[in-house]
Amino acid sequence: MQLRIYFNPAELTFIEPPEEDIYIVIDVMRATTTMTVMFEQGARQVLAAQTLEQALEAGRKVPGRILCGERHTQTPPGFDCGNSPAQFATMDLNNRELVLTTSNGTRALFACPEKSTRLAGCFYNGTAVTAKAIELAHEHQSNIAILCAAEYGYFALEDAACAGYLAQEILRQEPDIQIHDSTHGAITLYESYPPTILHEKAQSSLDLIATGQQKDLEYCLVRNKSVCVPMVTGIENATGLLQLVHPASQLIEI
Ligand SMILES: O=C(O)[C@H](CS(=O)(=O)O)OP(=O)(O)O
Repeated sequence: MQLRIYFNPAELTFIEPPEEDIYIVIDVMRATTTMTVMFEQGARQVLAAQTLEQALEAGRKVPGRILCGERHTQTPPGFDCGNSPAQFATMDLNNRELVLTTSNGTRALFACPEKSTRLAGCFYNGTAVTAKAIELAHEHQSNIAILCAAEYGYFALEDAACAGYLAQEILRQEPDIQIHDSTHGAITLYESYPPTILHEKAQSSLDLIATGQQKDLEYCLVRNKSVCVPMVTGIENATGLLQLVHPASQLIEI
């Protein structure tokens, strides 16, 4: 079994990313942390959209769907909620369907090969998402890839550091996994920029603080508080949106 890390979705355009790999997609601030919290609060399904228009259309199609997302950290007009894990943590989402579109995270899910297995990873579900990726990689006899969503095409420190943290977790659980140069780099970044330092240094963190959304950092920069592992299970035919669920079978002890 091998582990590779991509620091930017653009890297996938220079290679032929294997469809059979298990992809852990990371957008620490905030999309993949937000998805994890949505399932913690009982969501039945999260539908990931690339554009505002797709999200609005998917929201209109089925009454009762909660339309969520952001552009430049703010809730778009006509949407019910933004992209704040702290906000979703206060909501009862039992059996609800949510449509989510964000600037980087939901798009990164679409950057993976079309039929690949995709998990949403973050600090918040670190142990759970890596355990699930290893389980699936054994089941499918495949490799694991970690994809950082990055920030509008640019390197994002918190995603790269989180990739290093997840890589450490994978190595702890699967010591014989073969690692690539990218893994050494990510682990070194995590050791230099743990969550306490990311809080002060990562630009996304500073942006959330500057816009009064610092409460989200209590979710984005905390390790292993959740056993929820959002997983892409397919595409909704009517809308083309990616369907994510958190199957009960994924519930594990951490
Ligand atoms: O909502 C977020 O935190 C970001 C928006 S921005 O990049 O900070 O403008 O979106 P995400 O897709 O979750 O990175």
